[in-house]
Amino acid sequence: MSVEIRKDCPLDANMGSVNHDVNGEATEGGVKYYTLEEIRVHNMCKDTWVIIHDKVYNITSFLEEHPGGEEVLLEQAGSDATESFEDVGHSTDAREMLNQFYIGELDMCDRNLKTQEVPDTPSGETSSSFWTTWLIPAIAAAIVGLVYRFYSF
Ligand code: HEM
Repeated sequence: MSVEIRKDCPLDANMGSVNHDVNGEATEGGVKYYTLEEIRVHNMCKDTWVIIHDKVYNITSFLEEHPGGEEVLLEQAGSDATESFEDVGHSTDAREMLNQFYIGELDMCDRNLKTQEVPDTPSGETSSSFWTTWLIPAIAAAIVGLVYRFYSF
């Protein structure tokens, strides 16, 4: 079996023995790794996958049983549901339930992509916040000062 290294992902090279099985899915020590692209297509009621804490779950059979309703799950289908899952404050039982639906792990490179997609300071914001925070108030203060001096003489 040949070992394929994703050229866009230097991490694959660091992961050791990442193999690709007959379906082209990456496996390491029996664990399957799915890319965001592969997960995204499982976004319908007959085929629903979600990511929670970098783990991938096939929750198709759970949709109708979910106490919170299937709509909320379908909204997250094919994407990362970690935030909404945590926002609800699910019980330990609910967390243990997840194990039944576990099918694999999110690809290491896509974990990085997710963090890169949410930068602390989006580009462009630094310069615009400089204007609104400092320069505009400074100019306004200078004008008020000049007007005050003009009228006080
Ligand atoms: C995919 C794995 C999920 C499992 C196994 C799961 C399981 C459960 C369970 C067992 C409950 C009953 C309360 C509890 O024990 O905490 C529950 C409630 C609830 N879940 Fe989930 N849940 C999942 C995902 C989600 C997601 C992604 C959302 C939000 C988008 C969500 C929204 C809710 C809501 C709103 C309730 C409260 C229902 C109520 O109190 O009326 N759940 N869930």
